Amino acid sequence: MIRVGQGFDVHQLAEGRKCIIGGVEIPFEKGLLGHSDADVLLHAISDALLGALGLGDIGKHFPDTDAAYKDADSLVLLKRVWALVKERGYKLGNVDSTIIAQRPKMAPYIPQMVEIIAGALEADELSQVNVKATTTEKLGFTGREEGIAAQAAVLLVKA
Ligand SMILES: Nc1ccn([C@@H]2O[C@H](COP(=O)(O)O)[C@@H](O)[C@H]2O)c(=O)n1
Ligand SMILES: C[C@@]1(CO)OP(=O)(O)OP(=O)(O)OC[C@H]1O
Repeated sequence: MIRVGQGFDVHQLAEGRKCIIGGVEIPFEKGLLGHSDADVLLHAISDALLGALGLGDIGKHFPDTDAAYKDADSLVLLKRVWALVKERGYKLGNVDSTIIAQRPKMAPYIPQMVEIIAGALEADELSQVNVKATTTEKLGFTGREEGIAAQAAVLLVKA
C-alpha cells in the first residue's frame, strides 16, 4: 500500500524574526513571522505527511490559537506528525520539496536541511529527501521579498 500527499505553506518576512527553514537558522536581515518558529518548509512537509494519511493539516493538530505552540520548534511538530505516520504502519518512500524565495540563498544550507529532515522522518538514506529552491525572478510576493513559500510532495509506503 502506498499513499501520496502534498503540502504548501507561506510565511511573511518580517524584521526582528529568525529565518529558520528546514530546521536551519539562516543568517538574514529578516525572518519568518508566525505563531510558531514559522519554518515554512517543515510546515509544508508536515502537511504533506498528514495529507497522505487523510489526517487534515498542521493547523488542525497544532492550532495557532493554542499558546502551547507559541514559538514552537517546527522540528518538534514534524516529529510528532511522523509519530502519527509510524503509528499507522507507514515508512518514508521519499519526499521532494521546493523553497520559493528570492533571498536568502538557500543552496549553502540545503545539505543540512536534508540531514535534519531525513533524521526526523527516519529515512534509510539521504536520497529519500530532496530539497530544492527557486526564486520567482523578482515577481510576486516572494519576488518582492515579502514572504517565503514552500511546497512538498511525499510518498509513504506500508512498512
Ligand atoms: N532562494 C534561493 C533561490 C534559488 N536558489 C538556487 O539558485 C538556483 C537558480 O534559481 P532560479 O530561481 O534563478 O532558477 C536554483 O537552482 C537554486 O538552487 C537558492 O539557492 N536560493
Ligand atoms: C504551525 C502553527 C502552530 O500553531 O502556527 P504558524 O507558525 O502560524 O504556522 P502555519 O503554517 O500558519 O500553521 C498553523 C499552526 O499550526
